[in-house]
Amino acid sequence: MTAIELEGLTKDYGEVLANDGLTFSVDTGEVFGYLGPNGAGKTTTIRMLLGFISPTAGSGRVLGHDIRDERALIEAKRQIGYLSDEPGFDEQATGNEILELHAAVKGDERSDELLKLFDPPMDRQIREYSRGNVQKLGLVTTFMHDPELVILDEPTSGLDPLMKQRFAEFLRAEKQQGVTVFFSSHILSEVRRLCDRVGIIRSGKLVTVDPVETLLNRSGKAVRIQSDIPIPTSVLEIDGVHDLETSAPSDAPDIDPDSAFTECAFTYTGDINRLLGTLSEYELLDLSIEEAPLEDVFLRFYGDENDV
Ligand SMILES: Nc1ncnc2c1ncn2[C@@H]1O[C@H](COP(=O)(O)OP(=O)(O)OP(=O)(O)O)[C@@H](O)[C@H]1O
Repeated sequence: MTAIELEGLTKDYGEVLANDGLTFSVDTGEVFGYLGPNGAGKTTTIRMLLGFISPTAGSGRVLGHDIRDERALIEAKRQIGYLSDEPGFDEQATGNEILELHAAVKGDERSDELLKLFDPPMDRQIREYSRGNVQKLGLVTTFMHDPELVILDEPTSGLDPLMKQRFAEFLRAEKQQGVTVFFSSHILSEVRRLCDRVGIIRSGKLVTVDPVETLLNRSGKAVRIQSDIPIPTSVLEIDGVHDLETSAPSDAPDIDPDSAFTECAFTYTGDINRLLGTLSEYELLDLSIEEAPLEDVFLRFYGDENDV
């Protein structure tokens, strides 16, 4: 079954075409990452899916309900959890009061369990909350009525690394229970850990929808190598090495960095074991292999912004 369906969904703000004919769907039980740089149009899509703003053109269905049908959407929202990118809780209220309000509106099946997990300071007023605490309370209110679909707009923003990890584990367990998750992010590594499929949006247009493995295979790694003894550059003439930059120490003018290097950086899209096998013959000072930045992924595989 399909949890979310978009057909040519468009939002034109006049000055900005924030969503331009978006067509894709999210299956029931799937964790779908909605990935794009700042201003790409992610929040606009989410706000249309929830009926907060109306589309200029196109249509959409959430849990089978038409997003332009206000009454149908109210019905659907009993089964939906939503976390805004800026949860706007009443500043004067305490965490407990916010929780009571949400419980009265949509029910409370599991706040005890969620409070243990995310632990926001419930006795304090929201105006005393840090950004991270607002986010933790937001997670509790999003999941407390045990929704079958959750729509999360940048859910980890403000969370510290430990809490991010806890949230990732929680989301995996929710998936095991059959919950459908649609979440936006501009962080590739976050999407990589959690999602089945990823939709990429840029400048309002859907660039691609791919299984997460496809995206990762295409995105590559940022590799940096340092060595005391010059390494022949020809060693890196293997499949998957791109944008190689090499340098030799400034106090060794006889070494041509085109033929040997003591430092280098490149993007690698090949088999990581092959690279490590090649490098194992050399004594390295340092080696770092990191996720390629999202902007590099866009540039490498989806062309310049003006091409879209
Ligand atoms: N109410 C509005 N009126 C006019 N333009 C808007 C409005 N809301 C958003 N925009 C513009 O629409 C574009 C998409 O914004 P949106 O907030 O959907 O992007 P986003 O991908 O969620 O960005 P971020 O990751 O920074 O939250 C941006 O250029 C933004 O400035």
